[in-house]
Amino acid sequence: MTESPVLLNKHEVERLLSYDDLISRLESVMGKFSKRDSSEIIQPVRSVVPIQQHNGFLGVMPAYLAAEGILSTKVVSFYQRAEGSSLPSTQATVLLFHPEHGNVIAIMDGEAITAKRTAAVSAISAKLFSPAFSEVLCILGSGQQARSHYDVLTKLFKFKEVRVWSRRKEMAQRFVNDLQGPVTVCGSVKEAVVGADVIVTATGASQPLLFGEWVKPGAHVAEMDDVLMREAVVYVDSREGATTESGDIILSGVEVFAELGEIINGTFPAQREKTTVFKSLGMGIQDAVSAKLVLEKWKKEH
Ligand SMILES: NC(=O)C1=CN([C@@H]2O[C@H](COP(=O)(O)OP(=O)(O)OC[C@H]3O[C@@H](n4cnc5c(N)ncnc54)[C@H](O)[C@@H]3O)[C@@H](O)[C@H]2O)C=CC1
Ligand SMILES: O=C(O)C1=NCCCC1
Repeated sequence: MTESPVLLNKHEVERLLSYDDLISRLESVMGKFSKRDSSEIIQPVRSVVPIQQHNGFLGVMPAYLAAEGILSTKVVSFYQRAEGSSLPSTQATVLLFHPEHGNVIAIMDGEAITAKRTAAVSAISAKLFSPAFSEVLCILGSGQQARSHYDVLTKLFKFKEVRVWSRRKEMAQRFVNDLQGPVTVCGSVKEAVVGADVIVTATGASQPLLFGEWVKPGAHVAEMDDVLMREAVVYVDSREGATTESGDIILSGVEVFAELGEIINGTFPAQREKTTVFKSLGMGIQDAVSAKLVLEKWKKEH
C-alpha cells in the first residue's frame, strides 16, 4: 500500500526553496542535459495546448533524471492578463512520482517553483555572461518573474544601481515599494536600458521593447518574453525548446550559439566580452530538481 502524496502550497514551497541550493543543482542538471545521454536524462519538449480564444496555453513538462532519482511533471497554464488583473499569468502544479513504483509522492504549487527556478537559471547566465564589473541592473516588467529576478540577482551581485520599467508607471512604483533596497523607476525603456550591464526582460510583450542600439556593448540580456534582441551572441536553455517554441528564434533564423549547459560543460566558450542574450524558454528538468529540493527540505522537518 503506497503512502498518500505530500501536498505543499505556494507559501510552503516558497519557504522551502532556497536560491543557494537551487543554483548549484540547476547548474549540474543543465550541464548533464546538454550531454544528451538518454540513460541520464529524458525530457521531451513541452506539450502545448493553445487556448487562443482566451490568449493562453496549457503546457505539460515531464522529466526523468535517473541518477537523481526524479520523475516529475509540471502542468502549467500561461494567460496574457490585462494590466492590473489580480490573476497571475503563470499558474502551475508539479507532481513528483516514485521513479521505481510510479506512484505520486508529492503534489506541490508550481508558481513559486516557476518563478524561482527561472530566475535562478538567469542568475547562472548572468554569472557566465555579464561584464566583469557589472554595476547597473535593469528590469523590464513588474510581475512575478521581475520580482524573482530582482531577488536572486541582487542577492548574487553587488549592483550600484537597479532600474525598473513597467508599461504603467504606477505598477513599477508598486513593485519598488515592496522591495528593501533602492531602485529607480524609469519612465521609458530606453532610460532604463541605456548604460545597463545586465538587462532582464520579463514582460508579456510580443513586440520588441528593447532595441539593440540602446544596449551597452558587452551587456548581458536575460530574456523571458517573446522578443529576441538579435544584435548579440544568443544562448538558450535547450536548442530543441528554442527551435520548437520560440517564435522569434524560428522566424528570425538567428543562430543559437550554445546552450547554457554547453558553457557549464566547457564545450563552448562564454563570450563574455561580447553582447550576449540568454533566451529562456523553461525546462521540465528545472522544475524536477526544484520540486525534489522542496520535498527533501520538507522531509527533514517531518
Ligand atoms: N522562461 C521561462 O521559464 C519562463 C518565462 N516566463 C515569461 O516571463 C514573462 C513574464 O511572466 P510573469 O512575470 O509570470 O508574468 P506577470 O503577469 O506576473 O508579469 C508580466 C509583466 O509584463 C508586463 N507586460 C505584459 N504585456 C506587456 C506588453 N505588451 N508590453 C509591456 N509590458 C507588458 C506586465 O505589465 C507585467 O509587468 C512572460 O513573457 C512569460 O512568458 C514565465 C515563466 C517561466
Ligand atoms: O517554463 C515554464 O514554466 C513557462 N515558460 C513559458 C511561460 C509559461 C511558463
